[in-house]
Amino acid sequence: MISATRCTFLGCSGLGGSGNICGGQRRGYGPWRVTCMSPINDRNGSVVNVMETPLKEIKKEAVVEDVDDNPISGGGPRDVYGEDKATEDHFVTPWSVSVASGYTLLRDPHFNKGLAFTEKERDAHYLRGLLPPTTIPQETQVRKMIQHIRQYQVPLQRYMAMMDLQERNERLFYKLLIDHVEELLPIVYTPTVGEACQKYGDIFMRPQGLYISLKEKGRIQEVLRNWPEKNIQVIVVTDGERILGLGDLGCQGMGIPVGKLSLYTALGGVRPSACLPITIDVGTNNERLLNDELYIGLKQRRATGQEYSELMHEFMTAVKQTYGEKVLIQFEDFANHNAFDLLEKYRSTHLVFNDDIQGTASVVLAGLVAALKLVGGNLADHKFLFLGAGEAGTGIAELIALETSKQTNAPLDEVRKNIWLVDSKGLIVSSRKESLQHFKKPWAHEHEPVKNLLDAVNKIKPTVLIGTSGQGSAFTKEVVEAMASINEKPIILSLSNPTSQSECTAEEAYTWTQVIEPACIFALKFERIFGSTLTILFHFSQGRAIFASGSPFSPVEYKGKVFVPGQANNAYIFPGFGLGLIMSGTIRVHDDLLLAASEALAEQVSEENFEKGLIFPPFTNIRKISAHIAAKVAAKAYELGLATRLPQPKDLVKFAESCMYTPAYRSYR
Ligand SMILES: O=C([O-])CC(=O)C(=O)O
Ligand SMILES: [Mg+2]
Repeated sequence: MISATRCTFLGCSGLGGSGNICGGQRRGYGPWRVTCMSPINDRNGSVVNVMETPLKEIKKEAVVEDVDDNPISGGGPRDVYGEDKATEDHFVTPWSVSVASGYTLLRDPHFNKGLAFTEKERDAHYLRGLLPPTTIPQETQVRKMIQHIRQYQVPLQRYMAMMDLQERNERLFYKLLIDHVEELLPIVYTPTVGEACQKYGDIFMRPQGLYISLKEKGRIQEVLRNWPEKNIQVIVVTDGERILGLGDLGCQGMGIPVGKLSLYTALGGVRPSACLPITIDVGTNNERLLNDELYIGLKQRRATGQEYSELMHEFMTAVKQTYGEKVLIQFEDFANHNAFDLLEKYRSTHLVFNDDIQGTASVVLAGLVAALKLVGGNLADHKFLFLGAGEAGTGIAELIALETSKQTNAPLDEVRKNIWLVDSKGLIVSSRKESLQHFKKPWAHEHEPVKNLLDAVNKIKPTVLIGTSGQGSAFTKEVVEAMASINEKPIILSLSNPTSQSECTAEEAYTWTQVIEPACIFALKFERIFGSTLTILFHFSQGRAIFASGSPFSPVEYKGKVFVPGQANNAYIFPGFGLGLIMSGTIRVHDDLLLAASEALAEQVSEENFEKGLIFPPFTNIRKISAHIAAKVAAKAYELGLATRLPQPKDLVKFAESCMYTPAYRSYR
C-alpha cells in the first residue's frame, strides 16, 4: 500500500492519505501518499516492510510511562509514533510526503484511473508504455464495468468482481456503485455479502480491513498503526458471532464491516480513506469452520468472560488513543450477550453506535411513521408484536416506546404496554421475568403464558407484526392470515437477513392478505371495538399488507396489480447518521439523534412512493436522503450541546452535501 518515492518533501508528518490534502476537482493535484523514509524497495519500486524495525524500537524505548497505564501509547493521540516523547537516543520514524508514480501509481487503488489517465498525466507520472495507448473517460469505464458485472449470473461472482474492482480502482468502484445503486447494493451488501462471509475462506484473495485476534492481545495499538491511513473517522467492527441471521462466522465476518463501510462512502459520502473495517477474532464456535482447512481465523472456540472483555477494552482504548475522541465506532453483528453490554459500557466514554440495535430501530421507526399515513392513527393507537427479542427486536421496541412517550407525554413504562415480544419460549410475560435476560425484562407484561406466535397474534391482536427472529419462514400462512383477519391493512415487517432468513417473502405477505369487502371491514371494526366474535366472509382479490423486509424483494405482480415492497434495512440510516456525527464533530450518540434520523428518513417518502404502497423512499436518491439525515442529526447534536465543530454551519443540508466524497477522477498535475 505504501508507495515508492520519486520526489519527496521531508519534514511533513501525519497528513491523512488520499483525502482533501490539496486541490479540488478543477485544480490538478498530485497523487500524494504519506509514507516513511526508510524504504527497502522491491524490484517494482514498492516500499517493503518500512515500519518494522523503527516502530518496535519506539514502543520499547520511547514510551516509558503513560497517563493511563497503557504501555504501548506515545505522547497522546496525535503523537502517533511517539516522536514528541522520544529523546535523542530514541528511534523515531522519518515521515515524509511522497508522490505515487509509474507502476506503483497504477497499482494504488486510491489513485489508479486505468485507461482514464490523460496524455499529460501519463507523461508527468511516468506511465508511458505502462498502459495501452487509448484514453477513455470514467463514464465509459462505468458502462464497460456494469456490462462486465452483468455477465456473471451468480451473485457471488458479481460480488467477487466488485471486490476486485475496489482493490484495483477505488474511484471507479464507487462511481459504479453510486450510479447503479439499486442494482449493486444487493451484491456488495445484503444478501450477497452474507454468502460471501460464509465462503470467505474459499474466495479469499487479498486481505481487506484490519484483523485483531487474541494473538495481538497487549499489542492492539501497534496493529492499528500498521493500517496505512492515519486520519480515520469511522470504524465498523464485528466479532463475527452473529453475522446477519447466519450465526457465528468467526473471522469470516470481515465481509460485513467491509460492506458497511463501502456504503458509508457510496451512500453517505464519507471518504474511503477515513473508513476502517475491523474484525476482532476471539475464535469461533462454528464446527464447520473449525474443521475447514481454508478457514482464515483462529481455530479455537470463542473466548468469553474476562478474556473477551479485556481484549475489547484494550481495543476500545487503543482506538481512542490512536484516532482521538471523535472517531465513530460502529458495532456490527455482535451476539446479543455482548452487543448490549458493549453499548452500555462504552456509550458514555466513546462515540459508539450499535447498528443492529440502534440503526435498525431508527429505520423501522421511520417506516412505521410513514406507514401511519397509509393506515391512519398515531403510534399510540397501534399495537406491536415482535417475533424475536434480541438486538433488533428490543432496540426497535424501545425506540417506538421512546417516540410514543414523547408524542403523548405518557411515561415510558406505560407506552411499553402496547408492545409485545415473542421469543423462542413464547410470549414474553411477567411470569417469565426472573429467567429473562436483562434486555427482555422491560417487555414482560401481565398476560397468561402463550406458547407460539399464532396464538400470540390471536390473543394480542396486533396491528403491526415485526420479524427480527433470524428464522426464515416463521411467518406462516396461518400467522399472516390471522393478521389479515384482524386488520384492514396489516403492517408486516419481515426484517431478518439475508433473504433466506426472512420471516416471509413479499409474495407471501401480499397473497396471504386479501382485499375484503367494505361490509367485512365494518365487521372487523365492530369486532375490535366490541370484542364480540363475528364470522367474516372474505372476498379474495388483492393483497393489502403493508410490507417491508430487511433484504430486498422484487416487486410482486398479483391479480394485475404490482406491489413494490420496501427495504427496511439500516443501510438507509447509518451512512447519513455517521456523516451527521462526523461533520458536526459530535462526541457522543444520544437517543434523540436516532429519533432525528428517523424523522428525516420518514420525511423523504413522497406521495408517489405512498401511492405504490412504499413506506421507504427508493435507494436511487440515497445520497440526497443521507444529506438530509446528516443535517437533522447534526442539528439535534448542536441543540444538545454534543457537537464540537463550531460555529454551527447555517445551512446544514448544504454543508452535508459539501462534505460528501464524490468518486469522479481528480486531475493530477
Ligand atoms: O446488514 C444488514 O443487511 C442489516 C443488518 O445490520 C443485519 O442484518 O445485521
Ligand atoms: Mg448488522
